[in-house]
Amino acid sequence: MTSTTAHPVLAAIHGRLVVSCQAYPGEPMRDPDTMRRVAEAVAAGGAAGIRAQGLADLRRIRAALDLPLIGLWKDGDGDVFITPTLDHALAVAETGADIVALDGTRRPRPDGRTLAETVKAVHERTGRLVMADVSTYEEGVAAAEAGADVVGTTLAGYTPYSRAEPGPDLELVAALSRDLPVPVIAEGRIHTPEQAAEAVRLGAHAVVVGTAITHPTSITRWFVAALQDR
Ligand SMILES: CC(=O)N[C@H](C=O)[C@@H](O)[C@H](O)[C@H](O)COP(=O)(O)O
Repeated sequence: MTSTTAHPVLAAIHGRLVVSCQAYPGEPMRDPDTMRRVAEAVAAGGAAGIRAQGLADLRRIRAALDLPLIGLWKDGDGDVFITPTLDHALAVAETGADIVALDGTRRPRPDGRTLAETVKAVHERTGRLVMADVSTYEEGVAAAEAGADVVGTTLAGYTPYSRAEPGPDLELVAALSRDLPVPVIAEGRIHTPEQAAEAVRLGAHAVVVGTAITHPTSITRWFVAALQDR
């Protein structure tokens, strides 16, 4: 493990659950104060950290909660949409988020900067940790080499060249956790407590769960489909 594991924010989420509190454009819960309430509700349930999207949501959640906060800003309609540029990353850091999550793939970024340049600038200008959201093993290795403090499996199944499975890519979690010199966060389609526990058993530093806890429309659809399929 690298020295970043000793960082208090990473120590605080070690082996624990981070809950992603996000609503999507046009949805009824897409409102910063609603997301603040959702974040407080999951904190009451024992979440060790929060992951949230958008500057207004992040500011509101930061003001209400002292927990480690992973911030991102989804923007644009290009392939790279999770905190796509350095300016987005600096704005996320400005909200008080402890960890800036950004696209950690090797696809071209809209501002023409490389991942390594972006990570370096975030470190130098904000002192915040950077979480690189990747979709494959190779991207995880490259992101760690580029200086990311944490690597997340967030984008596995969401790039055209990565394995898309209905469940989480636990094979990827295991391989990256085994081989990377930085902590790996298991994220993406973790829908049950058992899957979350398995990710940590496979070496994940922490687990991020979003949809299965904070997205009622999706959860409702799962139940509706099960009744239709009966
Ligand atoms: C691919 C992408 O845009 N992922 C986003 C990243 O922040 C969120 O939409 C997900 O909800 C989050 O990663 C948590 O994953 P899940 O909701 O599957 O537990």
